[in-house]
Amino acid sequence: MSDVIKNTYNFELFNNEQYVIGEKIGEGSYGYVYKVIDLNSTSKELYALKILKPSYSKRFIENLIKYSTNNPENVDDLYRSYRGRRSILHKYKMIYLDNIFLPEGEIITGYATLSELASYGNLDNYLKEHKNLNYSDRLEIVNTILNGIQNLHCKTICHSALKAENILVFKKSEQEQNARSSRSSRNKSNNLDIELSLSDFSVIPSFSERSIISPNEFYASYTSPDCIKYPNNGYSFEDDIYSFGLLLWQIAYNETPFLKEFKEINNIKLNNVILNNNSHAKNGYGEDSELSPILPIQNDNTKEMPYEFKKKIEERNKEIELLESYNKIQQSTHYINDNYKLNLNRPGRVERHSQNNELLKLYNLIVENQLRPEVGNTIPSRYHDLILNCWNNQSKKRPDLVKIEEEVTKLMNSSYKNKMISLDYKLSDRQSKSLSKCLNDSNATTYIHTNATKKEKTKSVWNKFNPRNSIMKIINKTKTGYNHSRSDLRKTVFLNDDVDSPINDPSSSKNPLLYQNEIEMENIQLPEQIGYNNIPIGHCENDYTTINIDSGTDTVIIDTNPPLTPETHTYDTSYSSYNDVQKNYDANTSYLTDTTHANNVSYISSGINDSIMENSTSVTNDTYYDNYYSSDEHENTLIYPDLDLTDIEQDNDVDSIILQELNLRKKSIDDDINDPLNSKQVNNEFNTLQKEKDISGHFSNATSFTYSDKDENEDSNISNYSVAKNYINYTTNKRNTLFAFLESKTSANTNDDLELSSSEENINFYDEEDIKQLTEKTASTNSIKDDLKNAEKAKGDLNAVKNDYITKNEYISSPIANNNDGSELEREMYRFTH
Ligand SMILES: Nc1ncnc2c1ncn2[C@@H]1O[C@H](COP(=O)(O)OP(=O)(O)OP(=O)(O)O)[C@@H](O)[C@H]1O
Repeated sequence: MSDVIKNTYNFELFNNEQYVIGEKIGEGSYGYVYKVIDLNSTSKELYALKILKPSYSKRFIENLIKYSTNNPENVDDLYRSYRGRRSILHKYKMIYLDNIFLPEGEIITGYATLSELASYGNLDNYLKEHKNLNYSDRLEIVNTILNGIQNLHCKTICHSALKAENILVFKKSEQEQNARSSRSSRNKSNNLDIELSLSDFSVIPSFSERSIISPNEFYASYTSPDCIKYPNNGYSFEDDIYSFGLLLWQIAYNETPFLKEFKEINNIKLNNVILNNNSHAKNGYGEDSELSPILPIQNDNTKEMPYEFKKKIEERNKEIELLESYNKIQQSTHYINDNYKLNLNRPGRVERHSQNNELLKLYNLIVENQLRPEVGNTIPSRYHDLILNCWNNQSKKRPDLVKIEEEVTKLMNSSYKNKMISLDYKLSDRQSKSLSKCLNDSNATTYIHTNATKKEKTKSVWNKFNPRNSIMKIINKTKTGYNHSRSDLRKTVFLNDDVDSPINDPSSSKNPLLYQNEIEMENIQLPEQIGYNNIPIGHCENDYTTINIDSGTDTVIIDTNPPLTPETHTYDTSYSSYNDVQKNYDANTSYLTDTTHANNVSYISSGINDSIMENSTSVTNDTYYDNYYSSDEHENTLIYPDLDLTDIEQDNDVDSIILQELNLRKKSIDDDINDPLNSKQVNNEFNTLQKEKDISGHFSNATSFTYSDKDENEDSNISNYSVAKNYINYTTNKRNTLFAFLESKTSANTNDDLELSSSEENINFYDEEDIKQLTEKTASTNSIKDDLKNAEKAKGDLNAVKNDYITKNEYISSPIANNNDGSELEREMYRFTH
């Protein structure tokens, strides 16, 4: 740091009086990061000061200016400010240090950046230190990073250095946390007290430049194969997506991508050296050394080393640097090109990287062998597929941000595991009876269409075609002779007496394995899911329709009832637990035996709320049905506090006391309920809720799941459909997780390294019957076996590559040792390293 750099750009001067420089907290390719205290601030705020290495600071600033010329607004927005609300893109201010003392005693003059201090450091560290993050926390992290990338790409900026080290982790401010705890949040875990910021974007224009700045940087392995192959081409959006794929993997597995592979390559090298020189094994640092005998070694690795060894490493690193400066690296360049077929079109880059053969080998495996970190079956299949798609070798095949967002949203909406599983699910007695009927009594005469044999038949045949997805169907059920003209699902299925007959019309385009009253998913135009916060509620009723989910068969039953007329009066005596109000109500109303009647399920959600308000008319406004609803009935509204109430919170109509109440309730339920369909557990809760009329009254107008009686309005069905869609997502994901779990069980023995991620801890979500069924199903497919075979094959292939590598390179296990025209220094080096 001895070069004196002038403040050519007139950056603000670092105020020695105001800021005190503290310990060094990080080191990157561009500079050294120090903690700084702002003495002028009342709370003695902490900042991070990144002092740019003189050799690269000019380049760093040039890159900034490049952006500045292109779009000054961007720079201002992205780089110049570090105060104010924390953003998903890390902001910093350029400053100039004029003869400033560092804690090490050095005096420094040059450029630096000043930014808010990330108290948890970077995401790489954070993930390693927080291995027990639950699934929804992880999804939240994924989503935040995705938002950051979207933010950049919108400004037509590629991040270009996306890696966990460049994602800073801040502790959420108290203010934020308070705000958060005062609202219920479905998607967000209460444990996650962090905020993320993407840093270091767009300062590296191309891989060749990066390789000049940080030739040994292992973390460059987040770089896409295209960038490695064509290092001068610059970064593209697709390259960011590739890195995002690796981040997805890292977030799922808590490990730095390729670290294992990198170590493995290092070990080969190590073994190789041992083969050639037994004495090398006695390096005093144990057999399981992670160190390469020829690599310059990062300080981090030396932390726990015996002092002697540390010193040797430092000396050796210095000598390697010297070697580089002697430009004696030609031979290893040759060696690399020959053996690794690295298609590098810039010799400079090869030279710079060639001192790190292991890294080059890794790059080659990434490019040529499409090597990627191992993805086990312990993660949900949708997540699994997203990783694979993002890091697809062909950039054009990677999903774009819109698609990724879609997938992440689906994942988030379906993260019923852990937090989201604890839906504050409340059912009235009647509703829960209806639900358990639906779930448990498949032969009940009132649910003819869920007749077990027929279901099984349909399912078993259809399973053969598409085992994972196709058994999801909607059974649309109406009463015989009911001729209502509403244009809902029933318009395609008008049921007569032969409701049970399979579709036998050969000209029908429908799946012949379905019965007439069953509709294939594909044939149902479900409107787009509204908002992020829809929630699968398991069971839902209104005056016409009962939607039940049959978790055993992954079937959504939309059960439509005729309007009640005196002729159809049928009292259902099975409901014995009505309260007095309901009994009175019974005297004036009728029930059909096959379904409970007219209990509204409400749910509060920032996204769906509007749509419900727009598309539905509260039952109380409905004159036609006034006879069938008592006011108490209407209070029989279910509330789902386990939702993001952010928007509602801002609504003055909603009392904050109620919100608090909901949160309390949520918390108490969080603790005991694992199964959202377990109505027994929630009944008590609901009873309590019922008494609190003001709560249900408060929300019912805005959020009742209802629609007007005589409308011909298609829109009114949106609410129905979105609920149905939620059900479908819910069951799909539930099943996928089960599959993942079962697969992980099967494959766990074969690979100890596989982490049994959150799916294992969620197993109590499922009842034994579920597990039994799925175990059988899984056992009957060969997919796991195939997976295992493939894994074995891949392992074999890797071994072959390894062996090939060892054989080919035995005679040149160390490029330095085999440097024929080696200088005195090199011979010294060889003696030293062996
Ligand atoms: N604001 C900050 N708060 C806390 N730690 C920080 C901050 N900025 C950087 N660090 C730490 O210092 C490390 C190196 O910083 P940074 O990544 O910005 O350097 P760099 O020279 O740009 O490196 P690279 O080019 O490898 O990304 C980070 O990984 C992080 O651990």
